[in-house]
Amino acid sequence: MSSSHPNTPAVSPTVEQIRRAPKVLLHDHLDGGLRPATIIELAAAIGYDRLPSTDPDALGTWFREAADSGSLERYLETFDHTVAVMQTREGLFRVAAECAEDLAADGVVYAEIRYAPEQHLEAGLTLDQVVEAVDEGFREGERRAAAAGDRIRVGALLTAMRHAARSLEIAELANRHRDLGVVGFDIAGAEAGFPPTRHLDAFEYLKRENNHFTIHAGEAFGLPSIWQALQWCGADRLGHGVRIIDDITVKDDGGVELGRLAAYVRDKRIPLEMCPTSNLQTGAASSYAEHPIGLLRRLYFRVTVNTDNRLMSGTSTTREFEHLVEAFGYGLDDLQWFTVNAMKSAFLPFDERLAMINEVIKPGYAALRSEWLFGRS
Ligand SMILES: O=c1[nH]cnc2c1ncn2[C@H]1C[C@H](O)[C@@H](CO)O1
Ligand SMILES: [Zn+2]
Repeated sequence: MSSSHPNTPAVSPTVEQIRRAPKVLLHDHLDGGLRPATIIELAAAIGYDRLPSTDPDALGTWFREAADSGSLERYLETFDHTVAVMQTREGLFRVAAECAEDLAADGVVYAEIRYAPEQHLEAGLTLDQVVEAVDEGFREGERRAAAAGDRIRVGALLTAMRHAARSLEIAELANRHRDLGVVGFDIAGAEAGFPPTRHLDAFEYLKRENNHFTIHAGEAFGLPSIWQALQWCGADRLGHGVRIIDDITVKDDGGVELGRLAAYVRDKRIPLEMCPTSNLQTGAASSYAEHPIGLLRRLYFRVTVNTDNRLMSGTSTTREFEHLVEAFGYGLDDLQWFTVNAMKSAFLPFDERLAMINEVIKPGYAALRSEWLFGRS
């Protein structure tokens, strides 16, 4: 067991402890986290008749299995159904509100949720109306969570699709709505063949505006994608970044050698938004135990733990930590380390991040540790 805190037992946290531990989520797609029952109800309301099932359990299973293809391109096809029911103000509001509620119930205290506004225009909404509907949904979800005794703050990241050509427009949209619930920008979609430099004008615009962005890189394509995202585009964080492992050599004697890019990522404390289950599904990693997160954590990269798409991966933040606890024997200290890493890497102002760490995260973990000593009151 890897516990290092002097007061913490070297035992694995239980599922319930993991759920109650404060958690921070930086990489989660709004259109990848719908409740199956909601998809079915929204589809009926708008007359969408292409769902593979109208039974919630069967539909949930369908998403997980269809996303299990081993290819990012096929994984992404499953989003046709979720995006289809997120075309109206009501649909977007409901999905966003339930997202915040579900995360809060799972013990997430701060989340940055991303979605691509350009994919939600089919029923006539404008880009600004899409952002407003989602924002109102998040605020409603925060209120419902508070009423249920859970505290959460949710910010939005606006994603531009990398195969499309609207990234500058979406970057401008993100900038227009900053301080109004939008905390940054991202690009997503098929990675191979669509390098981040295609969207250089969007990134340069955001830098001139002193705004923040992350880039999906090093998931379905390797080091050149990560290198471009950092050194050409200037990404603040990397979505996945799991292929950075290709620039790290573990020698026979156990010693480790970092290439120039891996050393840069570690030296500059570039946050890696890792999503273990999603990586298994798209073929970016072969098992939890072999997932690069184990080595990267040992080497003190700025690693964070995320869900990517809770529906397609049948997961939650708690579940992702459970897998890591099982694979690497992590204790509460490790969970706190990942969580503080994530909070440090959030696109919130520095003083607010610090307050979350000192007033929510550290006391939350301290309370769990004291329960171990004194029992639950
Ligand atoms: O893991 C991913 N890699 C690249 N693109 C992704 C991933 N998960 C979701 N997306 C895409 C599909 C969604 O429709 C879009 C916006 O959330 O982002
Ligand atoms: Zn993603």
